Amino acid sequence: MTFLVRTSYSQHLSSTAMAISSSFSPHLPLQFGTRPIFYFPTKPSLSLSFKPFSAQASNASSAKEELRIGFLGLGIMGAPMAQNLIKNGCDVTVWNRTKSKCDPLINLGAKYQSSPQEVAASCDVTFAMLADPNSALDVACGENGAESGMAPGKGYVDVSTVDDTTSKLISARIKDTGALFLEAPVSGSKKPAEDGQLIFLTAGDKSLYETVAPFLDIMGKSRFYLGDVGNGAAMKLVVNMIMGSMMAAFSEGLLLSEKVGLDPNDVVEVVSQGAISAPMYKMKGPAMIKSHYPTAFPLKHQQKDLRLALGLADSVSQSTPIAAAANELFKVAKSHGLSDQDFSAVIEALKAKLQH
Ligand SMILES: NC(=O)C1=CN([C@@H]2O[C@H](COP(=O)(O)OP(=O)(O)OC[C@H]3O[C@@H](n4cnc5c(N)ncnc54)[C@H](OP(=O)(O)O)[C@@H]3O)[C@@H](O)[C@H]2O)C=CC1
Ligand SMILES: O=CCCC(=O)O
Repeated sequence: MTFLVRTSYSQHLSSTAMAISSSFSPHLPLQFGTRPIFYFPTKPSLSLSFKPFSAQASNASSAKEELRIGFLGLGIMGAPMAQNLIKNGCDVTVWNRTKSKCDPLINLGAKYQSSPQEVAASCDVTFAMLADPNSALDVACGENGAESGMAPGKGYVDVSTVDDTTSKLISARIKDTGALFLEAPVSGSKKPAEDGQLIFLTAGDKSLYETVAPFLDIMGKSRFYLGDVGNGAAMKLVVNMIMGSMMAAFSEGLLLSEKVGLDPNDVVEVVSQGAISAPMYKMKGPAMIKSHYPTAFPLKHQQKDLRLALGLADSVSQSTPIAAAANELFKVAKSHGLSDQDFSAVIEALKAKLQH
């Protein structure tokens, strides 16, 4: 396996972007408490365009040429992530439980193997993007799981959102084979996945992190290295715990505004211009007002993340009453068949017809 010693970049990055990125990376630890974290912005925003910078891109190019990449799990997130790797010239082998989801990627040039084990055996680094802790564990360590195709010199990168206990278990099993492990859950949803604008929250083997950096940079706009396995999972759960509570509070605000005779579209506008502005409100609000919930982040996954975050809080006796209340609301929405709708459908749980 090739171990890269410096941050490298996808080919389409520009000289100016390189200058910006280089001024941050890769040696700038930010101190939070006693633990340094390493933050690497890797891409300019989509609206900027610059000339290519071939010298720095060459590391990415050689990694792309030398490493065979496996991708397990081709759902809403996994499919566009794998697609970006293929479109950037990577050698990608895919597997998905429902085989038909592999077909569009095979048409783009991906290879196919019929089990996680065979993908892992035929690739240098295998990424996994699975629904939840059970599926992540099963695909990694179950029958014909990736673990049995792992060996020294290989790496396993789990980008699913799971709890730290599951991640540590998968890590231990993968590392028992002599392979390396990195957890790398992502912030950002369907559109950022399509646009290669995800934020990677990584932890685990630093050398594997460095090896896969060029691939993370194809799929994402920045990456954080957070230290030991478990820290990436915890960071992701904290972020999604906040997000779930924000969405629940926003839903209450929209419905209350309507009840007292305000136009909820005005609420979206006012919120968007003030200190509590977040892109999510403007992105989801107008559709929520029309009771439309096109799925980007399935509601069942948001409820899973709240449940896991509450477990994390429980493990350190941290009180999280707001998240607990939000979780209840997501559970109500799930029990009314909204699991596969976007998580913004949680607003339905507050409507009178559901509450009766
Ligand atoms: N959507 C989003 O906005 C974001 C999601 N995430 C996280 O990423 C992960 C994937 O999310 P997303 O792509 O949206 O989810 P999807 O539900 O679209 O995809 C889930 C994937 O997991 C597979 N899977 C589920 N159960 C099993 C199982 N028992 N064995 C094998 N494979 C299984 C599915 O296979 P099959 O096709 O056969 O069902 C599918 O490939 C989740 O952990 C989620 O929390 C993180 C950031 C954003
Ligand atoms: O886990 C899903 C996160 C969705 C987002 O960050 O927009």
